[in-house]
Amino acid sequence: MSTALPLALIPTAFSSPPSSHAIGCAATLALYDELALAPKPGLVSFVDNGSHDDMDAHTFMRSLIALRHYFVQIAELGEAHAPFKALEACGIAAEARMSEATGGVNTHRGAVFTLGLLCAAAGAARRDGEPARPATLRTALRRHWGDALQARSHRISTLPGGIAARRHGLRSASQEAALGFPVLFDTAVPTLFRSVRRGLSPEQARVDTLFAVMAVLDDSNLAHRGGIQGLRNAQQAARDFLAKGGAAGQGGMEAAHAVHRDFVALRLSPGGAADTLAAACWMQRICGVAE
Ligand SMILES: CC(C)(COP(=O)(O)OP(=O)(O)OC[C@H]1O[C@@H](n2cnc3c(N)ncnc32)[C@H](O[C@H]2O[C@H](COP(=O)(O)OP(=O)(O)OP(=O)(O)O)[C@@H](O)[C@H]2O)[C@@H]1O)[C@@H](O)C(=O)NCCC(=O)NCCS
Ligand SMILES: Nc1ncnc2[nH]cnc12
Repeated sequence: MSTALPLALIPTAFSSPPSSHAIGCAATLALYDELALAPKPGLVSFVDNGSHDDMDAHTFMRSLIALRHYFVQIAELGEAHAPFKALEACGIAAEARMSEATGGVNTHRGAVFTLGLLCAAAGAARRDGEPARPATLRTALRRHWGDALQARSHRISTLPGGIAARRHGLRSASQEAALGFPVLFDTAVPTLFRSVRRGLSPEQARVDTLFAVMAVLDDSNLAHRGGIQGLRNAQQAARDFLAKGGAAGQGGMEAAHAVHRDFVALRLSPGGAADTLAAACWMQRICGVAE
């Protein structure tokens, strides 16, 4: 059975700034875009559980359904130019709903943070009368919550103890946000939009986007499971895949399957890259791909 959504459910670019409801719905659909994609190295899809024993596609479906109101709510907070503390409280409550829906499994913690902030930025841009474009959304995020994100990232980076990112001097999700999501805006979105414009299928375009992100993101999940060497090997595997022509190259999809099998054998899972792909799919739904 096809896992693609019926066309009628897929909004394309909006001619006027999208409502908070449309912004939030696009986030839920973008999480589905990511889940439905296969192959994805080590990640859960409708085909298999990748490197995971504690979750499958049903767990992800329960999670994204539990989160659907959250994305609308945080877009509304953005539209009201709410302070960062209100976004944070909304995100923490959403994490709790996710946990309840999945029986305590961490499916979308990163997406709650990254996509939540992006929905807030889109809500703020609407209020500011700006069109939904990647650059205007990035500017809105920085203008309204950039200082708070930087202060928060600084606070987290100076905490004692040793999460993977701090131990290895890697850029965490919080730092990505404080910098205005450089991997999303400078790598993921340009790769996805360029691939679609080149005429790649949605599947090929998303596979290439995921690998382009894996090649450069300091994914804390890879570092957590495989150590710094696991992260670096995964980045190299992604670069090799792209250098050989990516998904649309000869044997491209089979090569992506082979990387998936390698990651499963090593129990590696690029969860941060998966979230970044979902964020790029959301951007395509909100902004379209026209220049
Ligand atoms: C802000 C927090 C979410 C934490 O942020 P922090 O910066 O401290 O932590 P990170 O570890 O860097 O990232 C947190 C999650 O974000 C994803 N991620 C990883 N690396 C990056 C990156 N470089 N850039 C962007 N995003 C990144 C990732 O989430 C995905 O993977 C999760 C699944 O992982 P998995 O390994 O399978 O499962 P685990 O249970 O974790 O491990 P195992 O035991 O199985 O091995 C899944 O969640 C994906 O989404 C990182 O996990 C947080 O501290 C916070 O404050 N939350 C409150 C909400 C809030 O403040 N919101 C603000 C307004 S929205
Ligand atoms: N499809 C997926 N599989 C595993 N971890 C993820 N984190 C976000 N999406 C994921």
